[in-house]
Amino acid sequence: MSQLYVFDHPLIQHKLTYIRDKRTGTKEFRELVDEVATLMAYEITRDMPVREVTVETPVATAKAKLLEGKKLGLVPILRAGLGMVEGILKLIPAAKVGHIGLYRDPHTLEAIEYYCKMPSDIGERDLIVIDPMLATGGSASEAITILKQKGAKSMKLMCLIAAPEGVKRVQQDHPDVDIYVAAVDEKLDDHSYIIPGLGDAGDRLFGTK
Ligand SMILES: O=P(O)(O)OC[C@H]1O[C@H](OP(=O)(O)OP(=O)(O)O)[C@H](O)[C@@H]1O
Ligand SMILES: O=c1cc[nH]c(=O)[nH]1
Ligand SMILES: [Mg+2]
Repeated sequence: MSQLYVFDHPLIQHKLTYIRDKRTGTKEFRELVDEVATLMAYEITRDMPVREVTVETPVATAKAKLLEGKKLGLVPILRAGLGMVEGILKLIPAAKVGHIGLYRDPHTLEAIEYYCKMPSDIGERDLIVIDPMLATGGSASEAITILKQKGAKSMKLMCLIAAPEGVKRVQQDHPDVDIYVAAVDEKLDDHSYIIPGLGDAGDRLFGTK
């Protein structure tokens, strides 16, 4: 069974409150999502492997640590996942970025693929799949399935807000993929929007409503 991690850091929770607020406009929404993505990247990289080195300070030799330099990849699920990419790259600028385009059919709720472009070596990379919203889990689960078909072996899923239904779906379909979120909300509504959630993440990021 995959693990669910909820980042309850006060800074993340504070910013998430403004992200949820319907009075927050597009510019501020985008900035806040970017900032929370950076904070979540800091938490999600906590288990990155390091190696011991020595370094000469001006006064002595110090035992120190450097990152092992493991290959990383970010995979935003278009569109809304794009809003979190730059914020993560601020902390891990060497990560390659693959894009997967999925939209949720409003009637069937099925995730429909319309684009996919991955780094050629995704099998050697630790991937972070990014999407602000995990609602039914259909989009994230389908994205992970597609990535596995393309050779991905190591993945984490990072979302801002999840519904319990989405967590359950991803854990069932992909017990090898841990899930990292800033909040688990109450439920889905009749249109499978997250309650209380933040509305439509893509529309709020890009001003399309
Ligand atoms: O868990 P699910 O039930 O699949 O719902 C979540 C998906 O819905 C939203 O995308 P949307 O289809 O609105 O596309 P967009 O990002 O282009 O707005 C969201 O960004 C997720 O990808
Ligand atoms: O609440 C939701 C559910 C799916 N997609 C969104 O953007 N918001
Ligand atoms: Mg949308």
